[in-house]
Amino acid sequence: MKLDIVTIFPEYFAPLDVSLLGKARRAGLLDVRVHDLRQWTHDRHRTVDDTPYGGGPGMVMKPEPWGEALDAIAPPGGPVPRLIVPTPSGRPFTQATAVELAEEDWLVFACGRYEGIDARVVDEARTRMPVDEVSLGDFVLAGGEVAVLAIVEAVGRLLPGVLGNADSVADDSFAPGAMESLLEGPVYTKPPVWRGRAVPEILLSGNHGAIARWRRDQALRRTVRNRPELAARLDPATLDAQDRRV
Ligand SMILES: COC(=O)c1ccnc(N)c1
Repeated sequence: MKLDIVTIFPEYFAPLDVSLLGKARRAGLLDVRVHDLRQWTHDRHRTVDDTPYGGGPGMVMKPEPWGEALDAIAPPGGPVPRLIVPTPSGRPFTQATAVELAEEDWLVFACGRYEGIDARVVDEARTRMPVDEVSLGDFVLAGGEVAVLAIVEAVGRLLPGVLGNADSVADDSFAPGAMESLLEGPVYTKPPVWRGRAVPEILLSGNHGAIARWRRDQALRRTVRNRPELAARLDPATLDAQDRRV
C-alpha cells in the first residue's frame, strides 16, 4: 500500500518509522511519503493560510497550495488515489472504515490546520478522486496530523504480514464478524497471582470451549457497561440464552 501524507508539520510523522509500521515500511508492505505543503507555496513567507471570508475567528488554509500539492502527487489523468481528510465534521472513522481502507492500493492524507481547509479543495478533488472526510470522534484537535497517525496505524496493522499474529485482528474489538459491536474483554498474563489478585480460574483450565464462552460473556458485560448503544445493536439472533443473562 502506498500512502502520501501532506502536512505543514512533516516531523509529526517520525513515529511512522518505529514499531510495527516501521517494520512494515522496511518490509516493503507500506510505502509512505510525507510532503511539506509549503513546498507548493511561492511567496517569501511560504503562506498557507488566510482570514476566513465572512469573518470569524482563526485562519483558513488557502486552496492554491493544496491544489498544487494534489496535482503534483496525483497528476490529473494518472492513477487515482483515495483522498482522506481528517476533520471533526467528517463521517465517523470506525474499524469498518479501517478494514475498507486497508483494501485500497493508494491513500493520500490531507492534514488540515487552523479552522480547516478552503472547502473548494475537497469539492475540486471530488471531481477526480474519491474523498472521505472522517472524524475520530466528537473532539477537536489542533490539526489533522494526530488523526492521520491513528488512521495509518489502524489501517496499517490490518495489512497482511504487518501483525505477527494475523489471528489477533479477528479478535479485535469491533472486528467484522463475531466481535462486531463487541468490546474486547479483560486479558491476563503471568504471573498467575499478582498483588493477591489471581487470574480467573477458567483461563487456566485448558477447556477452550469454556474459555471462549467466558471471554464472550466478559466482552458482552464490558460492552453493556461501557457502550450500551453498541450492545443495543447486537442482533438478538446471535445472542444465545446464556448471553441474554449477562
Ligand atoms: C483538525 O482535525 C481534527 O481536529 C480532527 C480530525 C479527525 N477527528 C477529529 N475528531 C478531529
